[in-house]
Amino acid sequence: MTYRKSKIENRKTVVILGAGAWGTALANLAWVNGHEVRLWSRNSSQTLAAVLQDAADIVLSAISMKGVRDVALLVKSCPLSPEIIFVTATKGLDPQTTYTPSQTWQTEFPHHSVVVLSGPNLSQEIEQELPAACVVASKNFAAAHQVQLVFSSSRFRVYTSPDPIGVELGGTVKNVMAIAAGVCDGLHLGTNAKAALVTRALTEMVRIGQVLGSKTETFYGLSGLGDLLATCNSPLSRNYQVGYQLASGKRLTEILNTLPGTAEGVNTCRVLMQISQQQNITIPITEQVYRLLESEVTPQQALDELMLRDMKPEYNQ
Ligand SMILES: NC(=O)C1=CN([C@@H]2O[C@H](COP(=O)(O)OP(=O)(O)OC[C@H]3O[C@@H](n4cnc5c(N)ncnc54)[C@H](O)[C@@H]3O)[C@@H](O)[C@H]2O)C=CC1
Ligand SMILES: O=C(CO)COP(=O)(O)O
Repeated sequence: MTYRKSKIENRKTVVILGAGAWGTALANLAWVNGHEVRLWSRNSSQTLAAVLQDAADIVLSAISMKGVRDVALLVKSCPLSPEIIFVTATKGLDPQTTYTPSQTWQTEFPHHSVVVLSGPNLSQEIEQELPAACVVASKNFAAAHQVQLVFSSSRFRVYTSPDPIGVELGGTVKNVMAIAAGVCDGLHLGTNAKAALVTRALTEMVRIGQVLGSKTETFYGLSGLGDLLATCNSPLSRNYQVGYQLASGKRLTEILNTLPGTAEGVNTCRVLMQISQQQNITIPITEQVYRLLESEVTPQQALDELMLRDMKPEYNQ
């Protein structure tokens, strides 16, 4: 009931960039709350400038990582209200700059608030109106709270966070771990192996996050552990599907040609390898996923490499 009241009193104009699975699901969430929603994609008949005119309040990007920088530059070329809040829902890393999507948006729009939206949110379940929760994170609490009000409902619970990079890295790095989890299940390695993999995956995510300036506790929340659990355990996840099919011996190109939508973990894995070399971060699971994607190892060899690493205490590199 509270949400209905706020919708009537505080109706926002929300422009969603990207009409794929996630952009469409988010558009529906804002629309059922009574907001004006304009959905734009590169295939739209309307120009972006026309969609952005008349003072949009929120511009949310659910573009795949490979299109984020181009679309941000296109938005920059349009007349914009200085009050617009940018929200990014992309889970990826830019291969040229190694920036997260929010860093890319903030670089292009330094005077606007940027909010990250992330969590365990398989779009097909959201479209079926099943309950879910997510986090909206920003250095500007007021901006995050506005986005929280726009998307919150009895079937979508939205929390705020002051750690945008941590929230974003959780959603981004777990895609690589979901590929590993798909391999684990595809090889029928059992519940013990899966529990070990997901637990060590979280350790690896925390380690990456600490070097890149995130708060450790963020990784134990919805956008970290939550999204890791959802994606590593669901055949709905495209990243999990990539791993599962790799385990059956299929080649990556063949898998990607038939995959429904984007598996960001493939690109993210390559960018994380760059970052780990520059920053000297130990990322054994990511490294084995990378070698598997590059056909340098078989799934069985990747498993052996992980199992036979140097012996060490649990809470150490
Ligand atoms: N589908 C899901 O369950 C969820 C997806 N995400 C993230 O949201 C992002 C989008 O995912 P989906 O909607 O599932 O993917 P999708 O493949 O269904 O849609 C991608 C959208 O990006 C646009 N796009 C792709 N390349 C582009 C380019 N070069 N220039 C301009 N536009 C381009 C496409 O036209 C399309 O509108 C990904 O980063 C994904 O990790 C996040 C949470 C849930
Ligand atoms: O990020 C997601 C769920 O939170 C979607 O996962 P996939 O991109 O692997 O389908």
